[in-house]
Amino acid sequence: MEPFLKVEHLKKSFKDTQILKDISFEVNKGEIMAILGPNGAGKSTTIRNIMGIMYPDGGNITFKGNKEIPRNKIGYLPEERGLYKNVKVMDILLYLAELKDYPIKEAKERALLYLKKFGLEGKDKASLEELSKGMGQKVQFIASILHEPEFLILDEPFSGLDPVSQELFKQEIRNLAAGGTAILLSSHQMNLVEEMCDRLFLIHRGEKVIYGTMDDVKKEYANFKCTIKGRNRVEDLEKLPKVQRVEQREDTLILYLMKDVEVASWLRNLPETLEINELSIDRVSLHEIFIDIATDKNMLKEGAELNA
Ligand SMILES: Nc1ncnc2c1ncn2[C@@H]1O[C@H](COP(=O)(O)OP(=O)(O)OP(=O)(O)O)[C@@H](O)[C@H]1O
Repeated sequence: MEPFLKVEHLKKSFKDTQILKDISFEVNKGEIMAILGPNGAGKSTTIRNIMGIMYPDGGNITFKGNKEIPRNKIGYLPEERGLYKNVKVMDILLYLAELKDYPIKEAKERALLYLKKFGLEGKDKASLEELSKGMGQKVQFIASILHEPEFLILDEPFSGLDPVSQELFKQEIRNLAAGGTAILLSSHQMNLVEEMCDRLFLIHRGEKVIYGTMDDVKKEYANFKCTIKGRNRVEDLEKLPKVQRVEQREDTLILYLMKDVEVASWLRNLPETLEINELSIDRVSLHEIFIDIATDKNMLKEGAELNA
């Protein structure tokens, strides 16, 4: 399948500092691709280069094989929020749709539909300054998808949203991908990324650290961990087979297990002398993987680099 967006060997420096070092990834039709990384990693710089807001020092960015940005086919929710304050909601939505050459009648119908969907029915005549922050964000999200873009860039779409609104956004983003939209999403909410993204690109200090499907990432990094509550000695648990390391938090011990562990038989073979008040088996979460990488601990990774 030809990707909608192809980023190849992207490089960008500000003054003497190289911010992006050889960034390459693709976003395919119908997929939700996450771009992740700690604050200052270079996510927004990557997005701004894609959107032509700034120009790269090196590398190629192509849209279905073309260098020109197909502006009418792209939707963009920037990290900086804020539309004109003293304009009515419907007026700004129609104005932005018109800029994308989208037919006004359809734009109006879709705007009313989305306003209703996001709990903003009747707000079409309100001016933007009368809306709360979250409401304003919903309007800006609607503005980014009103013209039925083939490719959608969402920079931190969930920040500042309450949990109900997060669910609404999540559902809508999924619907758009199911309808064929290629989506590039940047977020710090790892649980949401884990739930909804097909692939991810993790960038740290301007360099690729992980690029692959969520399943690949889990296979590579998200080993099982066993949490045991009870008074036990770390030294005893460290000696158990397939235990990589043990972390102690008061009377709870977390055993990080090796990738090739067979969980059922491993559990059966736990010594009878263990004090177990509570026990759980989980996979390491994307949140933990992110912290491990961002803090340069690199304790979770056992195998080789992932290749997408
Ligand atoms: N216009 C600019 N001039 C100089 N430095 C810049 C400029 N824009 C970004 N930077 C620097 O580039 C680096 C990457 O910034 P960027 O905004 O891309 O990070 P980010 O991954 O989006 O971070 P966050 O999660 O905090 O939004 C930072 O060190 C930032 O200070």
